[in-house]
Amino acid sequence: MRYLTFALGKGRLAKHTLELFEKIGITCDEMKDENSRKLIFTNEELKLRFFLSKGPDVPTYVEYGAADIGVVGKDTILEEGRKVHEVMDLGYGSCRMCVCGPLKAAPLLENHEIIRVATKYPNIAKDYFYNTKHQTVEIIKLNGSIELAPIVGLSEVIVDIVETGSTLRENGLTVLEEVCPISARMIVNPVSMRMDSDRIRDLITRLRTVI
Ligand SMILES: Nc1ncnc2c1ncn2[C@@H]1O[C@H](COP(=O)(O)OP(=O)(O)OP(=O)(O)O)[C@@H](O)[C@H]1O
Ligand SMILES: O=P(O)(O)OC[C@H]1O[C@H](OP(=O)(O)OP(=O)(O)O)[C@H](O)[C@@H]1O
Repeated sequence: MRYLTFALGKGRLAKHTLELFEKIGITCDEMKDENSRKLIFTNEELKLRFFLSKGPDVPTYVEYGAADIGVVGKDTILEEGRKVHEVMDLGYGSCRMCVCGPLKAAPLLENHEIIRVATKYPNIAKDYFYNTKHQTVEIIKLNGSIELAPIVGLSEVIVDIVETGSTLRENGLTVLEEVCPISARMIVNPVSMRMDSDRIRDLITRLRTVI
């Protein structure tokens, strides 16, 4: 039997993902050692391999077949646009992708004005403004602390993740429009899905029982 390889997004989702796999008897204790610099971990008994990578790299590994299965946020799947099958909503990592800004920016979204939109998610923002709203905008790519942009005058609005809303509140900003709901998803390489369909379907069935 060949190894099934999992690419798991680092950061916020990783702990939940490992806990979920543990619930169905898939453990990889080595992965929990935060001091280790080892990158890939093997469960010999179940013929599984796991590695953690930056979230945006997960769909890349899965599209190329370097990983059979990936776990990553819906935001990353939409932004990366890779050819992968999204097979399951895992339920955790819930948040919303939103257009946010100061309340005074709300009319700018109604009148088809050319506004500046700062975001870590240029593809999601472009798709939303061009294809859903039919509004021409200038997209400004940032890499973090997106809420700063409208405060310092870099952009009129932002497209970003809202979870509890505290970052917005503490900075005098608000949700102006919702783009889509986000949560952790399981993705599968299309060829692996055919070649190992029994094992992958069994995994999905077992995960469904604990979600
Ligand atoms: N409050 C939140 N902020 C950001 N992501 C969240 C939040 N709540 C849930 N998520 C989900 O968790 C995923 C991973 O978030 P995390 O911040 O760890 O990764 P990241 O944004 O790639 O991090 P970094 O830029 O620090 O490498 C996101 O892609 C998203 O799906
Ligand atoms: O609604 P809240 O619960 O406040 O969460 C939303 C915030 O969390 C994320 O930022 P993150 O902490 O990942 O930092 P970053 O801005 O550097 O990406 C996101 O980009 C928002 O800024």
